[in-house]
Amino acid sequence: MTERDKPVAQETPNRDLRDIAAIRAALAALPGPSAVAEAEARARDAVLTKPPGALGRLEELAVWYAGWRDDPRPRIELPQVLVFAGNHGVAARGVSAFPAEVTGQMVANFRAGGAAINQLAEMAGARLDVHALSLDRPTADFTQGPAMSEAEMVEAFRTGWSAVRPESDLLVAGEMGIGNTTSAAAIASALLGGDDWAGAGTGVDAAGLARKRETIAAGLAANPARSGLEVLAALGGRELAAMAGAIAAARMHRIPVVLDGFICSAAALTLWAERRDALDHAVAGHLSAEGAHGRMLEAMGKRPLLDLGLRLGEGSGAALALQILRGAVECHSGMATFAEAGVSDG
Ligand SMILES: O=C(O)c1ccc[n+]([C@@H]2O[C@H](COP(=O)([O-])O)[C@@H](O)[C@H]2O)c1
Ligand SMILES: Cc1cc2nc[nH]c2cc1C
Repeated sequence: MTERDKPVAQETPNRDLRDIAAIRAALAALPGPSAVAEAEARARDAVLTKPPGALGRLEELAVWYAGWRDDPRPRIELPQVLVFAGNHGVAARGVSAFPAEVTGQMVANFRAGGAAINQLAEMAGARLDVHALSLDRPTADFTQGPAMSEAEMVEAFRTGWSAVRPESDLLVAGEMGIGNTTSAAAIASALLGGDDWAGAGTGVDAAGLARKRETIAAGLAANPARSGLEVLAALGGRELAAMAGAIAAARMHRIPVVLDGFICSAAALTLWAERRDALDHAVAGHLSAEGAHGRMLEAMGKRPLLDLGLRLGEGSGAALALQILRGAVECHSGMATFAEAGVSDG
């Protein structure tokens, strides 16, 4: 970051995030991109050795990244992948193809290096940090009342907020939580309306899908729709609240974010519902195979970078998309200009 264009916003320490009102105040104080760095990056893009626009969407991605980093010629050198894990009360309602124990078992697998995200993070040269959030204390069954109290949601949000390393230059937010596509679909329904947000998740059969739909309908009836953060507490899970906290904290540190699939996007949606520009520092990494993901991204005005039929979570699609973004930034910052290379500019 250069001295000429330091963010004016104050950083909010974790200890100040006492309740939803304090989180809201922190969201209101988040910085925007640097218009100066953006303009300088756009000017540089115009003189690079390529026909104007020939790098397509990579060009806008590079300018966007430059603006958020406040650096017209940035690099992606210290990417961070965060995986948050949580257990869900609604998992006991038969809404997943897998038992709830798999959440903890997969955390052990992440720590041993055996999951897909371990391979993809390593390939991307990214640091991977795994946070298991009170796995022995699943959230409450949201068909009976809120999944989390305000205090529980805030605690998880703060964990995510503090998990972001300020020196990172890109963040991938990922998750693991059996039952969490039910939670994500319920959040989408509460914030965007409609009752068609449930999908196959880990691969439920028709009966499982029917149970999922019933669970979501009962959850909405038991938890009248409110603001984004209130919906996050009522229908979310600890890993979703932590992802929301991490996505918000990344912006405080001017770290651009690559969103992952359906659950990560639902966590992001709760911030978007609080503040329509809350995700301006985030790009959608991929389009999940979970059927309703596209509609959720459209509602937030996000166009995914990849469409590979992934439905894994763990930050996997976002870690792959990180490489596309890095391609954009490397071309932008590494290429010669027409003058430098002695190439005629037409
Ligand atoms: O990221 C996605 O779009 C995605 C789509 C379907 C399933 N998942 C993963 O599968 C788990 C949730 O699925 P389920 O069926 O238990 O609700 C959770 O651990 C997610 O990471 C993830
Ligand atoms: C095995 C397994 C791995 C996962 N990774 C993210 N969600 C998952 C769900 C299951 C079931």
